[in-house]
Amino acid sequence: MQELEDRIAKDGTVKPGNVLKVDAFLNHQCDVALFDHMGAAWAEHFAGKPIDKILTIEASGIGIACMAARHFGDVPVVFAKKAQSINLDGDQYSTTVYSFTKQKEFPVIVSRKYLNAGDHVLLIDDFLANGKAMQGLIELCRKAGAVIEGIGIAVEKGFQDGGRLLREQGYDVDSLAIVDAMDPETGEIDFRH
Ligand SMILES: O=P(O)(O)OC[C@H]1O[C@H](OP(=O)(O)OP(=O)(O)O)[C@H](O)[C@@H]1O
Ligand SMILES: O=c1[nH]c(=O)c2nc[nH]c2[nH]1
Repeated sequence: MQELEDRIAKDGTVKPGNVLKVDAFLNHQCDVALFDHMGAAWAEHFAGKPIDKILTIEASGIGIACMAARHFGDVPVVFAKKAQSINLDGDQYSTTVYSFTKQKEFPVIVSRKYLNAGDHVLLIDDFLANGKAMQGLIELCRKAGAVIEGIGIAVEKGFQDGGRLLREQGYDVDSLAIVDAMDPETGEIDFRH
């Protein structure tokens, strides 16, 4: 998606440790017009799929998933939580994932009320790096018996393994920008086309 690539090139910065900082528009300050255009791009890619729910993971996936839902007939958006809470009553599906930016293991929890057998789910997230967050959501869907119709990602770091592993597992992964290489010294960012 040219608009997203242009924005990354303009406002993104490359940090040591394979970190692309895009918090000016994607995962701290949020450009909702851009989110809206991203939702439209996923709707075009996944047109014809019987998607009736969007599943994401807190925190950064939530805003993107909510804007995307407007392009999928206002389907419900469910986000997996990364901490237990007294608000999480009743039965839950849970697993654990290692957080790339927080560098520690988190529980990933969704209430059984909001993820059901026979749901046709689109998974959405802001970043795909090693794929841990997505593998966690896939595990929750497997436990619930939900059908995964596809995976929509804003920024995939193609030099990390997550995207390759998901595609090898047969998932339709639509990443709107794929970074093939980035250099913290020069700030240069190369996109896959
Ligand atoms: O493919 P992966 O290696 O799993 O990396 C991608 C995940 O990392 C980030 O989550 P993180 O927990 O770092 O931050 P967040 O709470 O801001 O979403 C991002 O939002 C993705 O969920
Ligand atoms: O802001 C972010 N930059 C990244 O490079 C990244 N990788 C996973 N999650 C990420 N979030």
